[in-house]
Amino acid sequence: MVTRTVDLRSDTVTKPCEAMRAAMANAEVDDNVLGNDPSALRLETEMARITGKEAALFVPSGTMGNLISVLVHCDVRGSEVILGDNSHIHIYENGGIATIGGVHPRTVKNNEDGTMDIDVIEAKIRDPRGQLVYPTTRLICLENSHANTGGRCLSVEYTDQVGELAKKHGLKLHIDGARIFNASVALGVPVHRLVQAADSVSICLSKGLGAPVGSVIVGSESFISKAKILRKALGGGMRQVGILCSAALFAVQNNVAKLENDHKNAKTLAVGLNEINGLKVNVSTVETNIIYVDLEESSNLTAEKLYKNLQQHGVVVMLEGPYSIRIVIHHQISETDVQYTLSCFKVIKLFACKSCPSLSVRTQGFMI
Ligand SMILES: Cc1ncc(COP(=O)(O)O)c(C=O)c1O
Ligand SMILES: C[C@@H](O)[C@H](N)C(=O)O
Repeated sequence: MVTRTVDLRSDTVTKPCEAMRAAMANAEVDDNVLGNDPSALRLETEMARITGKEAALFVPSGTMGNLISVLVHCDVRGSEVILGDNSHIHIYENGGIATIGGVHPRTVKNNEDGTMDIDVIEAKIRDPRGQLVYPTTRLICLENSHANTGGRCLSVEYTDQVGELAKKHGLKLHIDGARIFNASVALGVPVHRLVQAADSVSICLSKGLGAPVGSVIVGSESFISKAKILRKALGGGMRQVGILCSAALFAVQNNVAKLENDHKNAKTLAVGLNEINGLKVNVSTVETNIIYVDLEESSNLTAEKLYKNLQQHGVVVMLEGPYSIRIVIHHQISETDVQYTLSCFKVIKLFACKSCPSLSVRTQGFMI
């Protein structure tokens, strides 16, 4: 019988706490399309202050935040954006910048630390003399922290260097800052300093910060006024949105302080998992709240088999590949949950070692 549920699929699974629900229930609201919802205004003012940007705009999702940002910067047909080949915008947003925005993506390999080599970025910037045949580079996108490389943090020095490169070539810089607060806490650098070089940032409040819905994009007054029009065009204009913005403001004011503990729990779990024979975790790269676990040949386990066994114990993870899973820690995962999760892995590993030859045979890396 499952004694507890530990949801490690993502930090997007965070649910509003009672105090956040109370803030939602008592939110001051108005029509945010015809005018300004007062709670939305309060959130946007606070987010502009925190990030050191002129203005901010609440949007329904991080995907829409990135899409709007790219489309505002790349508002001329034939525009091209340079972004990571392992970035969220390139992999998990349905190719929206191209399919909806007509913007051409030009990828640069993401390094294991989430960065892209600056000389390679520069080499990928189109030569204006070739504009008869080339798209025109208008934007560079970074992602901080970088989800697919395991929540790795881009340093402020690196970000500033990319910003200088963008300026040198007359380009804009957007940061997918879905987890910028995680990076800020892990690096000990204030958000406003971490994003100083960026012309726009999209920040998720619905992840580790625990709001039920929403992101905020920040930038110049001019950028945000164009973004507001695009948000409406994309169907993101919302009416009494203060109910959501009050939750988001509560999250920003109360949950940033919890991120450090998330990172500590992630590190504890990563160390413990790496000590289990047959499991491999690159502990030194666990900088924030994301852990990738690889199953070694000796584990006699496939990711799917492990996933199902964990699920039977009430532990839910994300499948990443035939022999890898992803775990994301958030403020609703306690230290006891971490220890319970570790004990479940150990029990499953034990049975896997004692079991008859594994049901899954590794052939050409595919699970059969
Ligand atoms: C790095 C990153 N950027 C953007 C997003 C998109 O956010 P949303 O799910 O709110 O569209 C996510 C995940 O959800 C993410 O992990
Ligand atoms: C899967 C991805 O879209 C989501 N942002 C997550 O990290 O869970």
